[in-house]
Amino acid sequence: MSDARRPPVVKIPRVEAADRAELYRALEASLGSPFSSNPLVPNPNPFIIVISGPSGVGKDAVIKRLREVREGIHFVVTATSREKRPGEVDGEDYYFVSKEEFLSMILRNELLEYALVYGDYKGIPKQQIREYMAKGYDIVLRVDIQGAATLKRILSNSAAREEVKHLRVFDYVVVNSEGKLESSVKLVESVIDAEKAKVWQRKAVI
Ligand SMILES: Nc1ncnc2c1ncn2[C@@H]1O[C@H](COP(=O)(O)OP(=O)(O)OP(=O)(O)O)[C@@H](O)[C@H]1O
Repeated sequence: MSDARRPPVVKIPRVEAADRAELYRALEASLGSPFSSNPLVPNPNPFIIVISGPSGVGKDAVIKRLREVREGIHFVVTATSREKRPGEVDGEDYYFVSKEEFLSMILRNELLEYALVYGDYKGIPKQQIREYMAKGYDIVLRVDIQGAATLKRILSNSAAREEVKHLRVFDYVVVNSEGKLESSVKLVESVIDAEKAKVWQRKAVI
C-alpha cells in the first residue's frame, strides 16, 4: 500500500479528556472510514414560533400559506369557551369547551397562556404542544401582542429570563407588505431555518 492510500496518522485524544464526538472523529479519521452514515450532530430541537402582531396585519394569511409550503409544522389549535359559530369546526378552528371545562384546565395548569376576551376564555393547550414536539414537529402559535409578551417570558430559558427585562418582546420583525405575502412567508421560513441551524439552540420547556 502506498503512503497516499494509507489513512493519515491521527492523534487519538485521551478517552477521559475528550468528548464522545471528538473521539469518534479521531477514530474515524485514523481508520479512514466512518463508523456510521448518521451525522454526529443531533437533529435540531423542535422549534416554537410565535406569530403575533396587531389585528389585520395578515397573521392568518401568513400562517395559512406557511402550512401549504412547509412540512413538519403543527399549528396549535386554541381552546375557547365561546360558542361555536356556523361553519366553524371543533378541533380545526378552535377546541370548543364549556366555561367550567376551561376553568378546570386553568386549575390543572394545562394551558401555556390564556386570556379572557370579551367575556370568553381563550388559551393554548400545553398537551398539544408536547405531543407534537415529541414527534419532532415545529410548533406555530398565533397570539395577540399581549400574549406574545407573556409567551416570551414563559418560553425563554432561565438564563435568558434574567435578560428579558432589557429585551424587546420580539426577536424578528416580518413586514407583510401589501401584495408581498409570498416574500413574507419566505422570510418566516428563513427565520425558522436560521434558528434551527444555530449552534446554541433555544429549548422550550412546556
Ligand atoms: N401581503 C398581503 N397583501 C395583501 N393582502 C393581504 C396580505 N396579507 C394579508 N392580506 C389580507 O389582509 C386581510 C387581513 O389578513 P388576516 O386575516 O390574515 O390578518 P390577521 O392579522 O390574522 O387579523 P386578525 O388578528 O384581526 O384576525 C385578509 O383579507 C388577507 O387576505
